[in-house]
Amino acid sequence: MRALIAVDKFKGTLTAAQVTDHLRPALEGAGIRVDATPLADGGPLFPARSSAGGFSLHEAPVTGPLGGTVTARWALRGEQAIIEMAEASGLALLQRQGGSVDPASARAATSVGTGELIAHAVKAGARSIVLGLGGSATTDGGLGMLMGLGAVVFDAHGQRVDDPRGALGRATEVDMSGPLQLLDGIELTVACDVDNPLTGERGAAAVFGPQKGADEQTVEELDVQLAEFARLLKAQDTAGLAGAGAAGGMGFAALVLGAHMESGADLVLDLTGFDKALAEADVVITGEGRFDVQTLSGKGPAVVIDRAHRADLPVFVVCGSADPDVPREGLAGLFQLTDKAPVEQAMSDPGPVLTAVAGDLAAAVLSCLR
Ligand SMILES: Nc1ncnc2c1ncn2[C@@H]1O[C@H](COP(=O)(O)OP(=O)(O)O)[C@@H](O)[C@H]1O
Ligand SMILES: O=C(O)[C@@H](CO)OP(=O)(O)O
Repeated sequence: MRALIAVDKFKGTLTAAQVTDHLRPALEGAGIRVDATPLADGGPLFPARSSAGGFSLHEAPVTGPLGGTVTARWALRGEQAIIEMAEASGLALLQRQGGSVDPASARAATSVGTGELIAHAVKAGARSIVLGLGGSATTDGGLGMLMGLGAVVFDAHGQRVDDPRGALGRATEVDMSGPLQLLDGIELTVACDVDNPLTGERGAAAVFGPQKGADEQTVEELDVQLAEFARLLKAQDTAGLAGAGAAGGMGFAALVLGAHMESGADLVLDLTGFDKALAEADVVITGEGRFDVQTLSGKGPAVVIDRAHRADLPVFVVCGSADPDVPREGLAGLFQLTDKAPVEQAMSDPGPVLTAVAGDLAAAVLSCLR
């Protein structure tokens, strides 16, 4: 009897690996063999998790979101590279560097390091590049990334803009020949799980700007700059596409470079050989911190549930808490920490609560497979 665990983190309380580690003993104690596979949606740590699929991890020095040098990890398997924009231009990275998250940093933060990282992978021999978006510090429309790939930017006075910080507000002309030449013949795939357009009410600045420090006025300014940038590149149609607003508009810049967009969750499962592990499993366990409507809109656990169903396998969900309105048909069972303990306790000391849930889960798995 084999169970395949593919859980996401319980944000703020347990990493995916910790959730797996708490579930494993009870299942193994009940005589169930446990396999575990990483689950991510293109967000932070995407390359590290993808090392499960035979990738080797590499590091490169690149420019951080507010300048300086940061060490970014990336992964390579043959000629395929995995790059995580948050490794070079992430919000967590900015905070780790001691940067404050405020309107000034929301305007200045640049994705140039991500472009440098892509250029680095190309020089190392990558011919196919998967770029994971999300967790970014930036709202620069991916202009920094383009500069990191060799784009040349000019301001209204015809002066060259060399500093990528805040370049979006100064750019009136962008020479794209550098990036287009560098990426000629290279397949670029964007792993992305948000479907926001570049601008407007659901755009990069309005929806994700505040978490990067933007106040109301900064959101408005950035939104205008992003719209202007799309006009500059004669790519207004591209700006309206789903995912163009991911990672501060890096989705847009990637699309302009000819990238195709895929679901991050699907991509990670493919890269890590999920279907092979599924073929050997009798039951699947997935979950995340909050099982809600967002989960079902293409996030990692939803993709796992879908694939398990297609393979005709029972699937259990383990979560911190679940939205009672989310449909549960088709699930073999749903276990929430808040069924075992008050939410405060489940959040402040989740380990023992999850261990108790694991006991119930193991019993349910056994009876489901009998
Ligand atoms: N140990 C826990 N017990 C109960 N609820 C939790 C626990 N850990 C996380 N959560 C809930 O999950 C939420 C985070 O949702 P999650 O699905 O992990 O991330 P996201 O949806 O942002 O990817 C938290 O705000 C909290 O409501
Ligand atoms: O980086 C961002 O702007 C957003 C959307 O892509 O990421 P997250 O969903 O991780 O906040």
